[in-house]
Amino acid sequence: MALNPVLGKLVSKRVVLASASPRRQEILTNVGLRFEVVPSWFKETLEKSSFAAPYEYAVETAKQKALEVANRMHVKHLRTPDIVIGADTIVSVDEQILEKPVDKQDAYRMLSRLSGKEHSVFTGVAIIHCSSKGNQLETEITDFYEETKVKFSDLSEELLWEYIHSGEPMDKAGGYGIQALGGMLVEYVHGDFLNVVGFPLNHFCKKLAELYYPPPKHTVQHIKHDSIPSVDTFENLSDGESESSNFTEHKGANKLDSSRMCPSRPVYNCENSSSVRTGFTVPLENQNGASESAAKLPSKILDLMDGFKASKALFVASKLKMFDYLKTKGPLKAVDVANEVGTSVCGTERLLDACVALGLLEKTSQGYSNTDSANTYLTSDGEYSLHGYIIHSNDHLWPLFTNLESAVREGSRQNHRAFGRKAEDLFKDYYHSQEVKQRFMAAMHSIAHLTARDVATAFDLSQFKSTCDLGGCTGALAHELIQIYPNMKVTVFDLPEVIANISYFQPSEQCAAPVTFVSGDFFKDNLPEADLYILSRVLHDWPDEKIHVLLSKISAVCKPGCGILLAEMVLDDEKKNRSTALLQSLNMLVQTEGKERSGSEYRGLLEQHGFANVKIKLTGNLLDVILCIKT
Ligand SMILES: Cc1cn([C@@H]2O[C@H](COP(=O)(O)OP(=O)(O)OP(=O)(O)O)[C@@H](O)[C@H]2O)c(=O)[nH]c1=O
Repeated sequence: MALNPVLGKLVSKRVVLASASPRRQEILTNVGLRFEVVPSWFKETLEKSSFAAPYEYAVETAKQKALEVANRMHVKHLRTPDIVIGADTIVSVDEQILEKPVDKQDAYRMLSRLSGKEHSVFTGVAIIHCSSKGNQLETEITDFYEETKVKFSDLSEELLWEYIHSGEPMDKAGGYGIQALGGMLVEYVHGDFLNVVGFPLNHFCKKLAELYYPPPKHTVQHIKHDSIPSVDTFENLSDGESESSNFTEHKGANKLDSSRMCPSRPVYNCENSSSVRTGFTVPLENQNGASESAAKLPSKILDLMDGFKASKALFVASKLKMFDYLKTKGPLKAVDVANEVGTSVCGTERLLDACVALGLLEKTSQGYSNTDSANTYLTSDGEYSLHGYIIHSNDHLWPLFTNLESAVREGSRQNHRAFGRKAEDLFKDYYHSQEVKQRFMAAMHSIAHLTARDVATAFDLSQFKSTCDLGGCTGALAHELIQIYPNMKVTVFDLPEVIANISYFQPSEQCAAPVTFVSGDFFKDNLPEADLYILSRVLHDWPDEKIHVLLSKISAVCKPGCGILLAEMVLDDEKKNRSTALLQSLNMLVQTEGKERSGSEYRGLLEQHGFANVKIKLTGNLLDVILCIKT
């Protein structure tokens, strides 16, 4: 579609929206942007009087929200996003800034101030491009604001209180929602409506256009005085992935105008935007004939069509242990890698080049070497090695996924087609041979280790003196729990075939207290006593009927005040936004009778078994966390 090539530039990037506002999520989802939501923990407590103008406050708050998420993801989740978007909406009337009301009385104060008057709604937006250099997070910040003027009619006391009692004002700046009941209070709107709702989409697209399609060299002078390029419909923009239009450093390009290079706080001049870019220069060439003709390329679809080739290239390079060789011996030429691995030189060279283009390897005149993330995640001994999961994906999930069409037609698992064996039970299937069992355990261990810290710290669990991780496999989460809660007694309960094979996965360093491993089948055997039962990636394996059996067993042994902690990929209630989780649900279709579920679905299952106070935390990592307490 001609309107969105500028958003197409973000298709291959890991985009994070640092906002809990459902309106922002909806505005960006509606235009096809794919992003992950990681709400910011930044407290909106900047000193308002230190800002010369209200919009400065909104821009700075938006920037701090986004920076907090970028830093947290980089440091805590070890996942550096490509782009983090933060926003902050405020209402300004009589030089005063109104944010979200704290209670009904506060909402009343705000709305009566707005009654019969014109006010301004400012949304500050920060777009942060992130990269990781030698484990340091580098950021390039672009920020701007948008102002919309809104006039309210005279509001009677009765109308005011009726509106307040509707509950709508409470999570909205200025205490109203123009998109819903609050629209009835509005006499006129001058400016961008979506800016009032929470996100200035038009200005955002213009800003992206400015970043990704800077003007040709001869117009740079002009841009100094007019920050918004004349691309209102974005129709002249290329959707192609030409080097010159990427957000990357280009030698010899023009430095940004110094008035837009901001110190710690942005400098506000005549235009309502600014940029801070460390080591970033604007590319020169672009919008030549080639890129314009590429404007019609549906890059999102093309990327999806290529997805399986990229996955397989990663799987094969991992299976051949190329990342392991390059870690210990790199840089190596293709011929040396081929000799080490025992593969053809021509095939190896093509695979290595593809891995370079996919950002997994680096290539210099000395040869190929691992990127930092290849060392951390792709080598079999990397700190957060995903090697086990990659091999499982190649050997087990790939054959199952080739039968996805049958799975969709029949609505059931495809193990018989993929492996020529009718499996009666998911785990009997995995544990029928030592090789498959170890591969599966290594896969589960990789994911558990990568997510353990975020799962263990999503909630304060110090009130629970003892914990039992049901289906806790190698104990990766259990060990993390003991690190964080040294006084906690932690038991892992899993099938005897699993417990017999855990020794390989135990950490070499001594834990504060040992994890106890108990073997048994949680559907059949008595459960160990505990204050908190953990089910990490367990419920998604099973249909509702089996989940009810398990939850009623836990409920029967759980005393009031004790709890259940679930770690799962939680789908959004509408099941349309979280593509990783939705694809994982297809993954469950091809191999289990289970599925991924939404927060409300998990809440419903838990509440039926006497668990209340259900809290859901989206961690930004692969697993989200749900905590509930037995009443
Ligand atoms: C005026 C107006 C505001 N809003 C909402 O008000 C919140 C502002 O608060 P914020 O601090 O900018 O955002 P948040 O909701 O706290 O989310 P976060 O980005 O995580 O800080 C945002 O939600 C907006 O949509 C509406 O939905 N409609 C309107 O007419």
